[in-house]
Amino acid sequence: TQSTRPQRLLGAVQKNATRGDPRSVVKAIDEFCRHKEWAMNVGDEKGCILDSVVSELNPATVLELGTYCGYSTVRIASLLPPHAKLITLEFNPDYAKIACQVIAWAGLEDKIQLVEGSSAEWIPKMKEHFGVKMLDLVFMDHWKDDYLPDTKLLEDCGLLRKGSVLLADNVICPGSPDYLKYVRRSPRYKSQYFRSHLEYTKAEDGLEKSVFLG
Ligand SMILES: O=C(NC/C=C/[C@H]1OC[C@H](O)[C@@H]1O)c1cc([N+](=O)[O-])cc(O)c1O
Ligand SMILES: [Mg+2]
Repeated sequence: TQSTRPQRLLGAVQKNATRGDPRSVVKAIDEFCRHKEWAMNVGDEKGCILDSVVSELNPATVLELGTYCGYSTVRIASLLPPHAKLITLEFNPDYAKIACQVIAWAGLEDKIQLVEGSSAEWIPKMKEHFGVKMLDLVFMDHWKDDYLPDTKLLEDCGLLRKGSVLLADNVICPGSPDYLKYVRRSPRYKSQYFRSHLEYTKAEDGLEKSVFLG
């Protein structure tokens, strides 16, 4: 039977990356996506912006919405301090199965909790189910139409504190116009656009960093 693109991406990691070495996993995926098959990872260019936001924030609790194959999951977790935790939500079971193996290859299982399900179902359970008090960073990379409703849900569930950061991928391509308008107009956020390119292409895209003001 035919393999899927995520399965071929995992194969490239297992062939070219060193077990327990997150940077080699990131590099193997970028090489595969640049030279073999495009895939919707945040990629190396936007990934550097992601790295700088994570390093500057030094977050204790991170929520990622949209795991896909675990590229940004590994990228973020490799920069977290010792006792920090990253919870990543993925709706698609096939993607979740691949991401789990990519995370294991990077040796980051202890820092990452991969949850299969929808953000609408799991965001309200963050506190009681994961013992999460507040989120220091939310990386949004799931369905673009869900960025805005999920942001409102995060607010309503009391998961954001003064200084919490929302970092959204693809605000230009594929785009999330309603989300962008909301965070840029709302007095409750200080928003900043980091211009870049759609992963592995020359098309414009960027990350929007929005600090919750409480
Ligand atoms: O849809 C995108 N991401 C959302 C992923 C959605 C899928 O993963 C979660 C859910 O199971 C769905 O099947 C996306 C799309 C492009 N793109 O160029 O089409 C580029 C990106 O960086 C993206 O994150
Ligand atoms: Mg994306």
